Amino acid sequence: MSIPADPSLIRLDGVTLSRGGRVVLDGISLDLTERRIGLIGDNGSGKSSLIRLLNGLLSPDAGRVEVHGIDAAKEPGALPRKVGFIFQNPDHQIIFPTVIEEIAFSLEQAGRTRREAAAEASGALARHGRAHWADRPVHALSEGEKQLLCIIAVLVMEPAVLVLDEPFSSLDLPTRLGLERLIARLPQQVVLIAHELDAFSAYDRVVWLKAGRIAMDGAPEAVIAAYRRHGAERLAAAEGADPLEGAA
Ligand SMILES: Nc1ncnc2c1ncn2[C@@H]1O[C@H](COP(=O)(O)OP(=O)(O)OP(=O)(O)O)[C@@H](O)[C@H]1O
Repeated sequence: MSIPADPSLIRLDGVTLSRGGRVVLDGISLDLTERRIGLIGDNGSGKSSLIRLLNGLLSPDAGRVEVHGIDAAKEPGALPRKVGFIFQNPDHQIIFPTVIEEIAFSLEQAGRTRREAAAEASGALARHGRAHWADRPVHALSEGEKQLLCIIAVLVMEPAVLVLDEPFSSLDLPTRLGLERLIARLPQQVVLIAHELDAFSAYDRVVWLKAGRIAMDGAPEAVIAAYRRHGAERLAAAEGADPLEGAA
């Protein structure tokens, strides 16, 4: 008997991935049904690689990836519509010179006429209180404004899942808090990578990746407390290994 696909589940089953000849994800199994999921871990622990599996930017060497009923191996082309992706650097995402063109592009790709796409894009800007941005050159936007544009451009495609790869890293505190508030209100399932650990306080679940494996997975307070201890221990070990320490 085949088990029907679960429309609200992100499942990684025994996923292994190598990049540059090194194993960067090592037998990861996760069932993610919560609405707000955080992904934390040291630099190079595999976080970005993992979320790139969710929208088909990367494919596993072994194991299965399933997102809201789509088997990544069988229908890789269906994933980008299901999973919106926000990159750390908006300049890696934005390709058009004006705001309205950037938002309308994916709508046209999805079959709308130019006029329909422009009308929908204008509506999306208005819903976010940014109707006045329509003809603004993208290069005239601040980093935070560019990040918001990327989110609006992804949301017009109505993805079921939004994955965000360190979207706050170049934002000042008020801009970051505004973006966090916007993300909190979205109906989508959200998977967020961030090094700003307080961003996860209202999340349902946090997964800590360590060297391509799951170090801990559970409620944000417990996982983040353990991760902070790990950070302090790493720092202490690094300072203890400092040959200059105590030399004076
Ligand atoms: N394009 C690539 N080619 C080869 N190896 C890569 C590539 N991108 C990442 N890697 C390697 O994969 C490993 C995991 O990287 P990944 O970007 O997934 O980690 P991360 O946890 O997101 O790190 P960070 O917090 O620094 O963004 C690292 O060892 C990295 O060097």
